[in-house]
Amino acid sequence: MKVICALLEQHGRVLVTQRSENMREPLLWEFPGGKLEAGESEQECLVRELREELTLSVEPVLRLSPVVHHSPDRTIELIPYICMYHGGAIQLIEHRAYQWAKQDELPNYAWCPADLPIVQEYLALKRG
Ligand SMILES: Nc1nc2c([nH]c(=O)n2[C@H]2C[C@H](O)[C@@H](COP(=O)(O)OP(=O)(O)OP(=O)(O)O)O2)c(=O)[nH]1
Repeated sequence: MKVICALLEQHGRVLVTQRSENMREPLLWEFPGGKLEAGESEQECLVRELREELTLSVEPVLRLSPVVHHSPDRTIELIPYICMYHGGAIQLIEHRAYQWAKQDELPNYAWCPADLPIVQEYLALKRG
């Protein structure tokens, strides 16, 4: 299963979202996004998911390295894109909370395990 997620940048910060109590991986933090559906591109998936989950308009600009993560019941391939903000105000449709995180704060969140390599790659890229 492929999951596409957004590292949405604005004013030097990155949007991070907390999963709800009733979701899989409850209360852990993630980059917003969701499952790739049949017939759509990765970029189309991201644009759709951020509109559906947060009522935001975004533009994917740079694909980072996919992460393959195995858990007992399934394997996901998590594919990150750095995205630019294109409009809208955040409404939490599915998530419990959101924060605009500074880069230095990113290591401090309780992340979904699959996201940890993405946080590291992003920080390495930005500190480059
Ligand atoms: N959107 C997103 N999902 C992530 C991340 N890291 C991570 O392990 N995931 C997992 C959690 C979800 O099981 C799955 C994304 O699916 P989803 O958000 O569209 O759907 P869902 O909660 O209904 O998932 P599910 O219970 O049907 O598996 O990928 C991340 O950074 N962003």
